Amino acid sequence: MGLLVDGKWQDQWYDTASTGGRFIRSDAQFRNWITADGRPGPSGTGGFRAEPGRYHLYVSLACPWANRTLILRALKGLEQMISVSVVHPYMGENGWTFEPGPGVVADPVAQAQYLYEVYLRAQPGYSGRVTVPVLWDLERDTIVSNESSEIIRMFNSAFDGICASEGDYAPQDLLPQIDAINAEIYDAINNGVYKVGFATEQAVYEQEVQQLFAALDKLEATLGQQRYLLGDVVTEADWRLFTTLIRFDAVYHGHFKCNLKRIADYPNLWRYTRELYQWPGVASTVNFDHIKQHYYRSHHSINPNGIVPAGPLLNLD
Ligand SMILES: N[C@@H](CCC(=O)N[C@@H](CS)C(=O)NCC(=O)O)C(=O)O
Repeated sequence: MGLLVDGKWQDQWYDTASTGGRFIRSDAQFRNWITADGRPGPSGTGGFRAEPGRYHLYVSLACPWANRTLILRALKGLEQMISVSVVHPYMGENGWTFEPGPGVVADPVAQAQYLYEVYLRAQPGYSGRVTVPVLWDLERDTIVSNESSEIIRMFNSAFDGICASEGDYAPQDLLPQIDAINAEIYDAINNGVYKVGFATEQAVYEQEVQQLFAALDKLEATLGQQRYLLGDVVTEADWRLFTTLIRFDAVYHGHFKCNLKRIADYPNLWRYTRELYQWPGVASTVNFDHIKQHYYRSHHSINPNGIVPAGPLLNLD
């Protein structure tokens, strides 16, 4: 894995030595918004109008952040309007690649070999991490956004006037509650599993793992009272939580040492995970082969021999 510095690729693992063994995620840099009429969104510049066939999404099927975007694309019926490329699950010295393999879908824009070429096409002197998901504008030949939380907000409503499916997963009246629970779950759970897994000091690991399981215990209690995070209706907050929960027992429990419990040991969280998995269109966005191949093979400092475990045997039906 690595990053771009002034447009040049450098192979480099996360620098946790400078942060006391702590993993700190850097902010996404492309923050424009697709809107119904092309007006600017909450950040970035305007000119990205919702149109069928104009946008292309780069994802990894291993990645929980990219998974959110595939789920909203499916729920909103945007599959025909927004095309998708899928990177190879192994992220090595060149970062994400389009090396052919089962489930990999090549880059139609520039026939790139590496995802970093896509970033350089948009911004030749780019410095920063090369992450998925990436939302690409085929018309202006540039990146709209590489921030999943904002891409799912766009998918939720920007295409409504041009035949997206019904459903509002971030309704105005619930937004303050959605944003508040998202912030909590992002820090303790979505990003929490990474803070546990990438910690390089024992004390940091222990602090992060306690914070993660305290948050899971709290959600277990909430889901004993109600079906979804905010009550009776499924919202964006549920889909954001789901992509971490569905990976938990397969990779975070073993590979990231998030192992005080499995999600299958929490009756309410497990019921909830299985229910969301069974929503029409959702299961096909989850690829356990890519998930396990990516985590166990790509993080050499955590699993040097790259052995991918056979289990666990999950019953999600
Ligand atoms: N804030 C970004 C984070 C995306 C992200 O970190 N993706 C990971 C894959 S799970 C990635 O591409 N990592 C490559 C790297 O950090 O070099 C988002 O939510 O879209």
